[in-house]
Amino acid sequence: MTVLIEARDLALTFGETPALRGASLTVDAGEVLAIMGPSGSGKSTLLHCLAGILTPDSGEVHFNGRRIDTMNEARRSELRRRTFGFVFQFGQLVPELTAEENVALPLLFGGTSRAGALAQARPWFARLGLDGMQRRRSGELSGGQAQRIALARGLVARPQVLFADEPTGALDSLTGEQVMELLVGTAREQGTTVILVTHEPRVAAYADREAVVRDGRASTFAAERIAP
Ligand SMILES: Nc1ncnc2c1ncn2[C@@H]1O[C@H](COP(=O)(O)OP(=O)(O)OP(=O)(O)O)[C@@H](O)[C@H]1O
Repeated sequence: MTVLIEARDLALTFGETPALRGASLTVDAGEVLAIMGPSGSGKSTLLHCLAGILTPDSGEVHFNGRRIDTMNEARRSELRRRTFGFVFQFGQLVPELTAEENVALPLLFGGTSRAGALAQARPWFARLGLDGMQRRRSGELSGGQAQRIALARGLVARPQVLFADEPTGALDSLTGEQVMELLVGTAREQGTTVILVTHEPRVAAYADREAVVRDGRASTFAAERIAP
């Protein structure tokens, strides 16, 4: 297995609150990794450091052999745009845009023409069981539909890594499982590495490995194989 992302001894404090205290983790290329742990233990903070959104106070983050925590913001932002995809708990679709424009956004940001981006966005609707929803705006979609559109947006540019923070947190358990099946199925098809934060064991069960963040003040991250 090739290590794609490595976090070494990350520490990050918000004001008086230590969110990370010596977090280390490796993520292999192509794997699906679930980050678990109690509320407030530092899961989202860790995810944001791995994705180059937050800069740790100390420690190192390496992606594909390159250190990213010391890159300037312009380079990190380019890395995020070109190489990473994101899905959050509440899909965060842009309400003024149609569903297909939302899916096309990462391509538009990457410089693809509007027509080209929409042409690449459209096949995702059939693939995710969303045919007929292309022109709807987020107010006209159910939570599960909106989250599948957010998932298409996260994957449309074929990112090397998909970062997902509680991607099923706002969904009922059946809809959540459907979204997870699509997320993991599509990511595996594309060879996209997935790092997902969840507090639900049923969601983590879709992952190849589980990393447990215990208490923001603790210093260890234990990763255990839950599937061979
Ligand atoms: N921007 C911020 N400003 C101040 N404190 C923050 C900020 N972000 C996170 N924290 C604090 O850092 C700690 C870790 O937060 P984090 O969101 O990483 O935890 P989490 O494990 O993802 O929690 P949850 O499961 O509830 O989402 C918490 O005590 C939180 O209150």
